[in-house]
Amino acid sequence: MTTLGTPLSPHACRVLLLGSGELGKEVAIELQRYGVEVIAADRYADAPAMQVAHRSHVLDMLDGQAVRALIAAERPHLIVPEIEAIHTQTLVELEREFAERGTDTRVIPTARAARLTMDREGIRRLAAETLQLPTSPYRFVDTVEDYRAAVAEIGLPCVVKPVMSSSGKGQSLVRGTDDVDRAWDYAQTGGRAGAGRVIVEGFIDFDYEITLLTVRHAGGTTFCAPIGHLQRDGDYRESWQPQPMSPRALERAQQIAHAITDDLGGWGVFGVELFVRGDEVWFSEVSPRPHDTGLVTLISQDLSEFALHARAILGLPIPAIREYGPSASCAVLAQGHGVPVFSGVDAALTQADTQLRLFGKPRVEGHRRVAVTLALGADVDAARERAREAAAALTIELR
Ligand SMILES: Nc1ncnc2c1ncn2[C@@H]1O[C@H](COP(=O)(O)OP(=O)(O)OP(=O)(O)O)[C@@H](O)[C@H]1O
Ligand SMILES: NCC(=O)N[C@@H]1O[C@H](COP(=O)([O-])[O-])[C@@H](O)[C@H]1O
Ligand SMILES: [Mg+2]
Repeated sequence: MTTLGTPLSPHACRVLLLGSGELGKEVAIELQRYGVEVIAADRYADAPAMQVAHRSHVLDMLDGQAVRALIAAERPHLIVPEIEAIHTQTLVELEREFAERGTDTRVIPTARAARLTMDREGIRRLAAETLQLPTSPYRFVDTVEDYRAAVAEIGLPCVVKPVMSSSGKGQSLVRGTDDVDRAWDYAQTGGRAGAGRVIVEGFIDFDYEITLLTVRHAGGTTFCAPIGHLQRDGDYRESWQPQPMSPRALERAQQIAHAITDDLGGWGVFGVELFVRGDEVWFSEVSPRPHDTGLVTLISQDLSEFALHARAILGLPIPAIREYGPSASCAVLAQGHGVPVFSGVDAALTQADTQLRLFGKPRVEGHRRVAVTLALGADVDAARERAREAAAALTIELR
């Protein structure tokens, strides 16, 4: 690896972010603190991470040739996927070529991890079939006929999702027979990569769900305290830390997280999503990168998940993670069309121990997460309430 501290020089450590949203923005800021040369890429201009990077590129990241050309031009030391929707087969090929040529470029955490998690089928088959981890029952289908048969087999209620999607895009909860065809149509139109294969999952009636942030770094594997979260329409609205858990459930959650992240390998933060009922734990999915529900760590820990990702991928030590106490985050969504214009930022910050991030997304078409509020509290409920109040104090006009 090259040296840290002198970007824009022949000695620079160059990191290419493939995806430049709000999560990548915080990773870019953390990398900047080590004097890393940060190059941000996404499908549109002025994405959040681009605004804090040394330079940026706009490209279709599902186009393998475009991804290959970008990497050839920038010659990054680390390639850091920030979203799922990337031509990950190209990353797999490039990783092999780098190894053959002895080039010291690495894909974070590994190209295989990026490939398996870009598609719900890859990661689900690995978790359920290879590693034998408990998951919801599931079927993958390509046609509406097979889909209807799968729904009949799995039973109602069930959850329907495009294999390539995130933040709940294209996802439906099918409660009754009236919802079946609508869920298929939405899965075909609402995903992040167009129509195609769909997963039908049995509905898990969990008590609560968590993200277990798991950091693989030079010194081993470290877990953050479990993050509880609330999702609506498959998209996160609130998260809090720590989520109270029984010792058995926590132990089980850590075992599952260890198994899946050890198999995926490499260095970096993983967001392991789990459903919990009593002492029972199910694996749902994993992000081989910081997780949106982990935004709460911007206030709850001395090293946020973004700081941890930066340290881990650079091969730096993580001797301890200090927790500041019960904390919460509340996602701020804008609805409509136009350029977001914020007011009430002062009102949102009147309470002590409250923070805010405005992502700087250039436009909203439909609905889009544009900010997050963060709060500490005497307990998790108080922290959640304070974060919700801060979010309610914001007004977003779309011009
Ligand atoms: N089988 C299931 N049973 C019960 N709830 C589910 C199931 N699958 C998904 N959900 C609910 O929907 C949420 C989103 O699902 P999932 O994580 O698979 O979607 P996603 O689009 O990948 O979201 P993200 O990218 O934000 O992680 C889950 O966190 C959970 O609340
Ligand atoms: N659940 C995954 C997630 O939260 N990803 C985060 O959202 C961005 C896309 O936002 P956009 O859809 O507003 O462009 C991604 O770039 C990433 O930062
Ligand atoms: Mg998820």
